[in-house]
Amino acid sequence: MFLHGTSRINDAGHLEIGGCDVTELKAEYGTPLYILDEQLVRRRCREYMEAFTASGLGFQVAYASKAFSIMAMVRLVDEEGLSLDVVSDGELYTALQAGFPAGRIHFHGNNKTPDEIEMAIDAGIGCFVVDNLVELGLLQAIAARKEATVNVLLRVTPGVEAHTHEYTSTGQTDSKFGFDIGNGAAYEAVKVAAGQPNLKLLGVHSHIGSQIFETDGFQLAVERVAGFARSVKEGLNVEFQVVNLGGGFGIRYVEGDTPLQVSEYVGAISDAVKTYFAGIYSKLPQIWVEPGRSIVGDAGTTLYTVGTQKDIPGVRKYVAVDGGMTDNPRPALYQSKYEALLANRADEAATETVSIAGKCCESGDMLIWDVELPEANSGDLLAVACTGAYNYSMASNYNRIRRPAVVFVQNGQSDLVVRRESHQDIIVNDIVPARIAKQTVAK
Ligand SMILES: Cc1ncc(COP(=O)(O)O)c(C=O)c1O
Ligand SMILES: N[C@@H](CCCC[NH3+])C(=O)O
Repeated sequence: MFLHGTSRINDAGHLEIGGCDVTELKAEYGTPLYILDEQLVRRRCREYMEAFTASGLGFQVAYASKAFSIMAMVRLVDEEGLSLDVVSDGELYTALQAGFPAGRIHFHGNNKTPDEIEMAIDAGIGCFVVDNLVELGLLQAIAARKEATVNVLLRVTPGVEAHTHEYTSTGQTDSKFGFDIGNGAAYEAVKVAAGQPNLKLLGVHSHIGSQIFETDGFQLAVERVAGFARSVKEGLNVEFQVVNLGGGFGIRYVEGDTPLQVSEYVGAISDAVKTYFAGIYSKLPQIWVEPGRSIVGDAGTTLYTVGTQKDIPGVRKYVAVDGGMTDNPRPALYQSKYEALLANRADEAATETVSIAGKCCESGDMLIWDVELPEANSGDLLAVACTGAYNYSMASNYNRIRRPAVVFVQNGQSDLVVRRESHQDIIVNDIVPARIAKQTVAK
């Protein structure tokens, strides 16, 4: 398994992350356990901030909190000076409760409810990324009622096909997100938005997809958005102060993944902005981005305990762990690939190829098909790397499995940032109507 960030194999042959031996983390917190390498998250945040500072452009880097939204993470990205992208009242609430400055929060989503819009206006968030005309009308009406003026970006689809999984590709015309540039919808939306008394149109937003390794899609998106900006300037005399280019920068999950350095993505984008926006306005627009996975993905490791094994001679050996699709639905959803090692015997050579099964009552509950490991026995620890993004945030209680705890590790110290769900948590929202409640018969 590739060792990310501060991960290393210590003298005892155990995986160590942030200076913490994972066998000790297991003893203290149990498994499954999400372990986050705090130093690596901070490093990624700084790579973005430094690369944009070097570009000379005005910018904001908004962490896409959908990747991993918990209060401690929100605190961390605030400390690093990033902004925050939220897509629901739950993510917004998390951010506000964590004390994130509302003015640096951007609100996304293709179906914001009136309640969510009210909550965000009341909180004084930095901007709404408006997805469609229905939302535009709703936002104007609510803002007018509150006598507020709200900042708005319009989400546009630039017609760029990102080279990624179809479920995580969003920049093409046939997408549920945004106003299409190609069919004129985006132009009409600018016309409408610019005429709303309670909306301040800051600019546009484009996000082409996720887990993208090349820069050409981003550069093409900048070219298309710049062409659009030019036509809007010429036809409507509207200028965009902000161009938000979304997230989507890829990371290395397994061998063969070829992500670029953060500085290479940022360099390509900022060069494209300087090229394609030259001469449209007197000043280049600010560039905002929204990385999620590339901030937190490779900083996460999930630690499991091995349970049962099933060997089907000549076919396959299954090794089951105490988690699965409930803590990591990505293999089942996207056929995503992961690497793993036996974390308590990490110095031993692999001797066999096995498949890692989860504990759900579901054949598709497989974490890894075919991974090379030493022979795993019940009680061994299995570490799966690169689970920081879209794991905890997409976790479920399927089969009424309790969601794992999360710890941050750094400099030999571990801090519990999400406690493990209890059995009581599992039933906390259940209500049994009196008419079917079990009656206790008095003797
Ligand atoms: C609008 C928007 N912004 C940002 C992101 C974050 O993407 P990623 O985690 O790939 O950086 C997404 C998710 O794909 C998104 O839909
Ligand atoms: N949830 C997806 C990516 C994010 C999509 C959000 N637009 C994944 O795990 O890869």
